[in-house]
Amino acid sequence: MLNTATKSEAPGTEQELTDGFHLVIDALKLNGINTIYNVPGIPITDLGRMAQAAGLRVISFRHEQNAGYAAGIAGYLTKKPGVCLTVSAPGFLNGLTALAHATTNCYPMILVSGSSEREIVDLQQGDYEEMDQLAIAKPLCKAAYRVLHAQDIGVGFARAIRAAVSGRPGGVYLDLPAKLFGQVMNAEAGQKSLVKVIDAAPAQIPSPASVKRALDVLKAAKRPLIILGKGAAYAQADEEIKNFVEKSGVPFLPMSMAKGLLPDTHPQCAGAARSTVLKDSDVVMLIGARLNWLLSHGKGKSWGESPKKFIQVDIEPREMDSNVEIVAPVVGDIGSVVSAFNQALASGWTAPPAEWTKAIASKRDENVAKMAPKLMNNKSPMDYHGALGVLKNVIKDHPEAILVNEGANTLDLARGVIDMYRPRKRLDVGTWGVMGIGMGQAIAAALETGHPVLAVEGDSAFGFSGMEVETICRYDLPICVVIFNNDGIYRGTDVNSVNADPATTVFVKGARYDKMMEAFGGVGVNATSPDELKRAVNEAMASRKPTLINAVIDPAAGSESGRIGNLNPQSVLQKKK
Ligand SMILES: CC(C)(COP(=O)(O)OP(=O)(O)OC[C@H]1O[C@@H](n2cnc3c(N)ncnc32)[C@H](O)[C@@H]1OP(=O)(O)O)[C@@H](O)C(=O)NCCC(=O)NCCSC(=O)C(=O)O
Repeated sequence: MLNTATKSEAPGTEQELTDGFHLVIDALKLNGINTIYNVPGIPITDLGRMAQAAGLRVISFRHEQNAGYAAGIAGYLTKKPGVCLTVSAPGFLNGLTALAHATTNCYPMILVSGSSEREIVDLQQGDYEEMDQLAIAKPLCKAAYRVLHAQDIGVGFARAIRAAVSGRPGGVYLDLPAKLFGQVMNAEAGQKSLVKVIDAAPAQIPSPASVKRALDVLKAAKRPLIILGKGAAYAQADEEIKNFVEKSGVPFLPMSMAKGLLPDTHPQCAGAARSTVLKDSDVVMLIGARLNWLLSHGKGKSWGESPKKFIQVDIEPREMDSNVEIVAPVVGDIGSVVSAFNQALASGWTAPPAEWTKAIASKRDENVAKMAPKLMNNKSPMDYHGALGVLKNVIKDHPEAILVNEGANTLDLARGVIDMYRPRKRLDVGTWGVMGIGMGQAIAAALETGHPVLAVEGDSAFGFSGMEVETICRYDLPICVVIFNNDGIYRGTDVNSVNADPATTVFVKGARYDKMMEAFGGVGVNATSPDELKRAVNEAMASRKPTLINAVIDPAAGSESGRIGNLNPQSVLQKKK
């Protein structure tokens, strides 16, 4: 049906008309994009209203950064670009961190921002929210486009969609000057100008020679290891990956957001023997994982003395050799590559030596056994392990739930403690270690999947997106936020010995974050012991009501942001002293 904006008035020449607003909406709908993550304001307020009236889901946030993080993670979960809509200059800038985050993390996302008039901006005549947004966005995303004419809206969105999802996915910026929305054109011509993007992310089949080379190297290994990254989770090739890992018998190490691709409790999972497998492996196959800081760039102490051979599976050819030599690069989309691996394995494969798999199992069992008693402590105020022991069981009982996780200690410890059982259920700070993703990601996860969300947040991390609890309540989302409140960043015990100002890393002592949720009609709980925490989280999971639990953690618990790859910030500081 034509999305008719108005009819022309000239007698005898009556024709159906459309305009920029309607063409933007039609372009999105035509391409199956049904949700917009938005903060209203000039010049896009009416676009949001009209999109909602036209049947799109328009979710209004309190800050563009959170809307952007929501759009990015929606892209990750659905393989369709998540759309974030913002006002010009300040709103656009607020959305940019999320756009850059999406690009770094390879999430398909489109930041659509209204902008000021080109004629005035280019002459720098001081327009309302004047800014050359396209130029600013360009270095922070995969592609950036501006649409000046209504008849180009279709092509503009087609280019943005294709750029966001094809090859290595990422963020795209689309600049829509205010004047565009009011441009009127013939409705039929308008519809004809729209573009339905066919096969937006074409399969990229690996060359048979690269597949053979990779499997030959893996087969010859004495101590092989597969590392699964969030690229593997994004691929939604879950069965193929599971079959490959199981048929090959090779131990696997999941990166943080790849946890659950195969259950963390799987007998081949080496997550709890991380140091051992990095150090002692002789061949490492990376599937959708990059050798960046999270893997200490593939060299140095964490990787031990024994020489390594790396096999890498990635859709982006330039990823190969970016940090160390890749002896067997396999370029292709992960589904196609792993399916080719499986076909090759069908003609015969020998499992890795039992000596290797047994050594890993024994290290894993040792680490798990060491941790177990810590998770059962019932101290009040809680320590991290006591509280996380409770949440570990919640996810075990609700494997369909999505875990959102950010913080310093809260992130580092939850990653190890909470086992994941299904793919794409753990959403965290990703490759940049960025704080503030919490509420945006939780909201998008609840909306896009319909599953309950457990957001485990450090008190500092939560502060970056805390106002969105109002959004959670407004849309009545099944989100339970647990704030690990130890009164500060890392710890709540630092003291400033120079003057009366608080130390730089501490917050108000005994803060009650649960009251924030109550202010907007949600359920707020103050939990001072693991038992209280358990009761409150279980109630939230059962009721699906917006809930915020202020989990009171001992202010002395926690340490300075632990190991970041090879870098320990604390030891750097100590060396400087
Ligand atoms: C790069 C890393 C993956 C490396 O972490 P590591 O500590 O080396 O590894 P892991 O966390 O995976 O595991 C730690 C240890 O726990 C073991 N382990 C893992 N799982 C388990 C279970 N289930 N049971 C028992 N033991 C376990 C694992 O084998 C390791 O022990 P061993 O095998 O014995 O070694 C991580 O540092 C990371 O993701 N960092 C990102 C942090 C981040 O983004 N922070 C945001 C900064 S916050 C901020 O802004 C700021 O602080 O500033």
